[in-house]
Amino acid sequence: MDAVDELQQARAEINEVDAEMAALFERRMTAVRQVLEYKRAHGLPVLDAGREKEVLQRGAARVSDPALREYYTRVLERLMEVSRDFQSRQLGEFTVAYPGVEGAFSHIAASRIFPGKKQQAFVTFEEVFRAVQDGTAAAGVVPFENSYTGEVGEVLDLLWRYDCSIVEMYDLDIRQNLLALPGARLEDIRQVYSHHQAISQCQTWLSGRDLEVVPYPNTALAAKYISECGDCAKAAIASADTAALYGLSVLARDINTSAQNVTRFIVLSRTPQHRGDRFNLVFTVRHDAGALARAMQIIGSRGFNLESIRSRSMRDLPWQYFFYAEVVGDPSSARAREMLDELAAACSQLKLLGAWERRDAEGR
Ligand SMILES: C=C(O[C@@H]1C=C(C(=O)O)C=C[C@H]1O)C(=O)O
Repeated sequence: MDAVDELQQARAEINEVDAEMAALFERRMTAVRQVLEYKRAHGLPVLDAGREKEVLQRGAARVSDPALREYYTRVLERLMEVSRDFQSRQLGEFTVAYPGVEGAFSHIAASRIFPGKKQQAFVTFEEVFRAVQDGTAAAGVVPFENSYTGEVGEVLDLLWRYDCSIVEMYDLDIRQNLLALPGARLEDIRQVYSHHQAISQCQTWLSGRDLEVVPYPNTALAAKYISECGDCAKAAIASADTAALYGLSVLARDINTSAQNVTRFIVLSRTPQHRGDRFNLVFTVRHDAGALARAMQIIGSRGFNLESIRSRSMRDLPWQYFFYAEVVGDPSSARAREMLDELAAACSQLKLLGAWERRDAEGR
């Protein structure tokens, strides 16, 4: 048998296997549909991490060739992701993941970007990324930078490590207010609870008033505490949305010193958006003289305006850095694709993080 015959025979075998797998896939999805009906009837979530672990372990043990085991595990992982996607869509479920607690600024941003959608809180930024990557959530909303306190470095690091795409950026005006129990009067307040950043943003308003300031893990928890403590001499500094959530009244509005306090949030999705008028990249360059300048030159010489560039250290590689760049333009244009190809050749690693249309908080 010559080489061409061998190729044809192998491909014929693949076709046969694929045909069998298509039939098996349909059979599997019929069973998935039954599982979904049970979950719908009992109000259970789509993801069952314990069950998935079991499926992976059993699956890996069935593969006799140890070199192939890891690849089969990946097939199963992808298969279950598809199955979860299918179930979520059938349920019409669109869950938005955000970090922190109900009433925190991330929750406020998530509710404004996705009004009426189911919101789910996660403790850490990383859990939000994981939820988006594994399909537990259709979207994630995390803070990216604050006009007052700067970038949220951990989120940049996670963008480098996780397979999540940026599909939108949203600017939220951060306004701090003094919240207290309904009926409480400003002159009765003795203690003020809030996150240290919110406290420092309101320093001018606080100074000269005879108030004891009590730091709290975050503004929403401070508001929650005030709503539960029953003490009219206590107040919290938080947003007006948080007041509504915890049934508090606003005793003093907009007490932050700087009127310009904006937090930019990013919306994460597993499905990249290919078009937009902005896009962002992360990349690493070789340790050569002028390597970073060359990368920037490639972006600039193709007519793309670099709106921002930052460097971050790679956590697991001391003294190695990656760069984050925000570029004006449509990444799907021919000009952008040429620029990206050239850039990829000049960088050690390059990743397009996402594309989005610029709009401000009033844009929705
Ligand atoms: C089908 C189910 O839903 C999800 C998908 C799984 C699968 O496709 O095997 C396993 C666990 C769940 O996360 C299930 O719960 O069994």
